Amino acid sequence: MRETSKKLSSLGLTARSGRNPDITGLAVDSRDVRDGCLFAAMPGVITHGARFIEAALNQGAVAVLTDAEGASLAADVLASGECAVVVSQAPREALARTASLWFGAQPGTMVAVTGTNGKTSVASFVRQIWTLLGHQAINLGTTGVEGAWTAPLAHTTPEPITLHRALAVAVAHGVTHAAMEASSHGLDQRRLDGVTLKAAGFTNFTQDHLDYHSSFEDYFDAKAGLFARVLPEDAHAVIHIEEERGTDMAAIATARHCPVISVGRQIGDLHMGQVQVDPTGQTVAFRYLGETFVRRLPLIGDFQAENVMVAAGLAIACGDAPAAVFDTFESLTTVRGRMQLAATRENGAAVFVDYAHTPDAVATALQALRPHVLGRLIAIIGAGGDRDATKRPLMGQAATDHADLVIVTDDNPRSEDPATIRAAVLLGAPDALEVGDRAEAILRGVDALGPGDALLIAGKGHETGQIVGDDILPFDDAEQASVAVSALDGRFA
Ligand SMILES: CC(=O)N[C@H]1[C@@H](OP(=O)(O)OP(=O)(O)OC[C@H]2O[C@@H](n3ccc(=O)[nH]c3=O)[C@H](O)[C@@H]2O)O[C@H](CO)[C@@H](O)[C@@H]1O[C@H](C)C(=O)N[C@@H](C)C(=O)N[C@H](CCC(=O)O)C(=O)O
Ligand SMILES: Nc1ncnc2c1ncn2[C@@H]1O[C@H](COP(=O)(O)OP(=O)(O)OP(=O)(O)O)[C@@H](O)[C@H]1O
Ligand SMILES: N[C@H](CCC[C@H](N)C(=O)O)C(=O)O
Ligand SMILES: [Mg+2]
Repeated sequence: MRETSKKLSSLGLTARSGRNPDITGLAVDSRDVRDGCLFAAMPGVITHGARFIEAALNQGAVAVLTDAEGASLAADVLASGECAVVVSQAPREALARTASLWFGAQPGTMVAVTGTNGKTSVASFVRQIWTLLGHQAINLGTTGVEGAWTAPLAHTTPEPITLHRALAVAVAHGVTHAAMEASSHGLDQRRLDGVTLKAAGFTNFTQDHLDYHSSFEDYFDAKAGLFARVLPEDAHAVIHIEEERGTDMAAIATARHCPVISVGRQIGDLHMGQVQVDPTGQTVAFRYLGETFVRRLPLIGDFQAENVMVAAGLAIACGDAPAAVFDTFESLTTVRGRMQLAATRENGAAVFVDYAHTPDAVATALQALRPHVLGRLIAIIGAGGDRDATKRPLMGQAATDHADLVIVTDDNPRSEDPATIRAAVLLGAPDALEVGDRAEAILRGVDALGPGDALLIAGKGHETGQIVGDDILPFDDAEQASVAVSALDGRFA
């Protein structure tokens, strides 16, 4: 996409010197600054971006957006007055709005979904529903940009410059509808404050990310920002009302005059009646405002049906006819790495790959599989390094509570000692088998499968690499599952 030049003032920014230079690009990292750029020097978790203002100026920055702390930190460097300095009390919001104005285009129909678990699933289901209804649609999040236009993304909710560049390119490719994930980091850092939403969704609220957020309340407040701040007044909120904090979230939306479509298992504008489970899916009597729609979902797990309801609520909130939305259900496909049937042994035992990486997700995924399993349910779990350490024993406990055999292995150790992470998981799963090497753990898990058994490989879902230190080693759970099944069932000549 060609980035032309724009006056600083046309990006909604006023320099304290009154300077109004032509801006030829935006950068949030000094290393990305080019001649004529505006450098956004943001207060970070590790350091303050203002420490890199000198480097940015040396690389040709003509304007700096920062906060009072940043301006004071870089006072000496900025003293010459040659650079336009914008000091904002809310620099991250300012960056989000500036990025939105700079790139200038976003799909006319956009929704965002937040919640501890289920964001990728809901965003994908919304995109699938829209596509089946004939819209040019994408979803953006953990699995990148998918749908009518595709691109990789490094974050679940990208920082505003990356986000708005992606949205503008999508529009240039004819995309009219976009469903995005709003992570708690993304909301806290105001990454999506420049997006104009038609509706927003909430799936659930359980433990994760307590390494970043100082408390559960702080984590909730970050998520609530979607309804308290980002969602425009009068735009729809689709809320899983039966989940923890669902009613609080609905009250926040209602206080801002956002109409609420409530979703639930047993109550809500959209909820589930009778459910009939089959080996590869479920037939559900969905109830929407007094009408019943009996539809088969080719998806395993109550939680997937709940995610589909949130997705349907979002599509309805954006104007599609409810009956047409329900008619798409039978064509929905599972999201890669979410309850994905990765391999089947000759004796019929199934191997599923799932992205459960929180205590609630591990419990939910195992409980969802249970009705489909006649024999034993085996779980392979691990926890990521440099992430919430308090969730590790709770993940072990959840696996112990809901599986018959647990194997504890490595996830993405990142900078941490993998044995220390496993030890923390094992605190909650003292009877588990410990197998550090993930490929060997999968082989052992597959080997243990008898007729009627099932194996859940949790934690890495769609990921295709294992992050060890600064390296990303190729690793794909679904592929390893197939390799293990082939090796054990003698399909290798
Ligand atoms: C904790 C966190 O979210 N950090 C993100 C945040 O970094 P930060 O602002 O705290 O960075 P910092 O290191 O303190 O540096 C401060 C500033 O100096 C700048 N800088 C730094 C070095 C340099 O040479 N020049 C320079 O300009 C940085 O760009 C930054 O703006 O802003 C950066 C730029 O936008 C992000 O890359 C970075 O993501 C880090 C890498 C990360 O791992 N984030 C994860 C935890 C994350 O965001 N995950 C969520 C949730 C996933 C989920 O749903 O579970 C996601 O949405 O992906
Ligand atoms: N509605 C739900 N309730 C509980 N657990 C869920 C729900 N939806 C998904 N999960 C579990 O969470 C895992 C991750 O799902 P998904 O990727 O959709 O969540 P996410 O919120 O996007 O996660 P992330 O925080 O990594 O972006 C799934 O593999 C499943 O185990
Ligand atoms: N978006 C989540 C994904 C976690 C996936 C798990 N495999 C891990 O590495 O912890 C995070 O960054 O916390
Ligand atoms: Mg996600």
